[in-house]
Amino acid sequence: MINSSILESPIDYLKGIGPLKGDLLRKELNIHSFEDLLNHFPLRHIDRTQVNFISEINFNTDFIQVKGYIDDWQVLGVGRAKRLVAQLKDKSGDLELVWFQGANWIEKMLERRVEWLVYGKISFFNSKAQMSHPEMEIAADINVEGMPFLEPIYPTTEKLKTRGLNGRQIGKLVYNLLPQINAKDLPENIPQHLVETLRLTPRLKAYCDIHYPPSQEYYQQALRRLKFEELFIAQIRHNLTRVRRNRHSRGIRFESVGQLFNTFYEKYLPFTLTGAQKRVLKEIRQDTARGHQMNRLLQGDVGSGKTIVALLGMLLAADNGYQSCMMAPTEILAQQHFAGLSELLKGLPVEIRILTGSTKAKVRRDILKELEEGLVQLVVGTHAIIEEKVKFKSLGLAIVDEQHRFGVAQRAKLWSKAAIPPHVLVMTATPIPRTLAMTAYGDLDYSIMDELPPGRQPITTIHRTDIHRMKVMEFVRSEIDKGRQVYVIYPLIEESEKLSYEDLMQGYEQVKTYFPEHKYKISMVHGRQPAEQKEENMRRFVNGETEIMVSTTVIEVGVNVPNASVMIIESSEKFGLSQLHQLRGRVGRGSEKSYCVLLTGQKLSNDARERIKIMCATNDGFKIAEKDLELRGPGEIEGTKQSGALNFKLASLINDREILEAAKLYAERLVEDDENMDKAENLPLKNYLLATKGKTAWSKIS
Ligand SMILES: Nc1ncnc2c1ncn2[C@@H]1O[C@H](COP(=O)(O)OP(=O)(O)OP(=O)(O)O)[C@@H](O)[C@H]1O
Repeated sequence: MINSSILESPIDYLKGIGPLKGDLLRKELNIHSFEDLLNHFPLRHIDRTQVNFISEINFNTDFIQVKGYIDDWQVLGVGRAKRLVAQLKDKSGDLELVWFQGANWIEKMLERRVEWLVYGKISFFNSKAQMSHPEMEIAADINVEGMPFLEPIYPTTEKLKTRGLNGRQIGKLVYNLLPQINAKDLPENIPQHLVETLRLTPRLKAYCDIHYPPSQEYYQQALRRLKFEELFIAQIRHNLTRVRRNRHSRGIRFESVGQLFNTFYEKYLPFTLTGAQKRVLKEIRQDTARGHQMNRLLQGDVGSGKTIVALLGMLLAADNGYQSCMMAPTEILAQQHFAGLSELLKGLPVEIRILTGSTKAKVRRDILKELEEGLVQLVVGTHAIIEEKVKFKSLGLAIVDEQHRFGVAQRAKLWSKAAIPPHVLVMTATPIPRTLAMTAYGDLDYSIMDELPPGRQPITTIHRTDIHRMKVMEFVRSEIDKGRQVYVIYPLIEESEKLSYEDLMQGYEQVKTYFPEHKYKISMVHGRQPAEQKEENMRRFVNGETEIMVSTTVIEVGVNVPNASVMIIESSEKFGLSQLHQLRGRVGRGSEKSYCVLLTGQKLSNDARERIKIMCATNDGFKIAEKDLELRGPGEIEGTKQSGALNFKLASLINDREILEAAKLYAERLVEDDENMDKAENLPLKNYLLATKGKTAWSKIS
């Protein structure tokens, strides 16, 4: 919010809006005040000097403006197919205009023998050019002399259009508002030296130019400035939170590396750590020795070996007399971590337990007691760990596997489990693009593991359509005959659990026809099974008792069966990129050559084709994440959906990376240099942050 009186005025007070329109603006566009209107940015600008003749329309141009008469129109179709079709004529030719919604009121609005100025996008229907839902103005109403030639067009709704607030008319409201605003209302909030170094348009001017720019260039400059401001302020907030926490929070100090860590490292570590694992371990070591709370996000590509890093972290805690917990998103994963960690810890005097929703009451009681008395150093589990009843004697480190399914609020619950907040290490196995991580998790310190353990062979990924299933199954058989194991995955059909289940069952029957039961053993796992059955099936596959795992995506994250070398993904066109990558990551975890077969139907959408192409081209999770972001946009990336941190009004995390990088760099420097913003040059920013209090960690602390 901008701290200023005129901007806080209710929208009804603006010339041209009465209580009726005011109500509509509030309801339809969430515009309550002058300030909200000012922050309602145009979608685009029409160059009013550019009017095309119909015969000269270049169909490749995005938006065009034409002028002409409408003498003829008809309402066609009924119900949802109802549409209004009108013929716009100028002296060079005619163009069809179509409205699918609001046919009735458009019809009322249309007038013969009046010259219309029509603006919109050309599309083709049955090879015929048409313009649907154009912006319409009576040409004579537009006084070209007095008005700016770049006219803004605003987002609006059908309902507003019917009440005289189309995209252009909203522009007139803004036009009335702008002259009433002065520099006091919109004080500069970026330090002057940055405004100069980066040649940013000053704030007030940027607001004027984004709405009514004197030229396209001014508009671009205004846009750049406001995008920078948006990202810069967000980065300042993140940095303040992080720096304040790193400098001022009280944290447990893990003074030394002790016997448990050293013995494990020297005697039991089954392999040499990769460079990336060593680096991250060092970061954790440094973070936990400072006496401030660690909040670190560890992004590792699938199979990069995060578990061992987590374990070494937990041993470090145990060496210093602290307990640790490790939380997984699903029961299966918790079980698997527990089994894996117990195996690794066999020779060491470390007590480890598992706590999940299905832990029996008596066992649970015992575990809770042991945790409270400090008899157990390590507990692995699901969300069950953060339940209120669970108390620790001295929780020092909390590891959260798969941040994507574990929100900030739940992280906060963990903190409340100890007098001094425990160190938190969040591990994600689905890489998030750097730009997203920077914005969504900018308050966390950030480590990357982009190196796979040595000896891994790249997974070969191929795409086959259904008709080649037979051949694919023959290949599967040859791999099983070599002693390998195989996954066959079916998609979860979101709309219906029942459909997913039927799909899977059909698949299971089909797999059985290729691999008869007397010769091959099959495990099946799906969401509808009771937990015990699920685990039993999982266990048999993990132990190599079954050769084939037929499953829905419950298998997606973290499952580790190094002997599995083939991943068949059925209907793979239904999966998103990061999910495909996760699934593929279930193979290629041993030293055998592994394969991933993406089965699809014959017909693929362009997007699906693109996804399959990328999967076949690269194994690099970070590259795939970037592509995913490009294809789906930030809002859709799993786990970040609810994160308001990604909802920027102007900036795009895909197209404005350079601005984001700059915002990050300068925000980091500024906070590093003047955390309390006492320097005169930072006062405008400080004032702005204080005026927008509640949104910044800084203002809470100050
Ligand atoms: N430095 C290493 N050298 C050789 N093998 C390793 C190394 N680090 C881990 N591994 C092995 O690699 C496999 C994958 O490790 P881990 O399960 O920790 O991966 P992850 O990062 O959790 O992957 P995912 O997120 O896909 O589950 C395991 O079998 C583990 O024993």
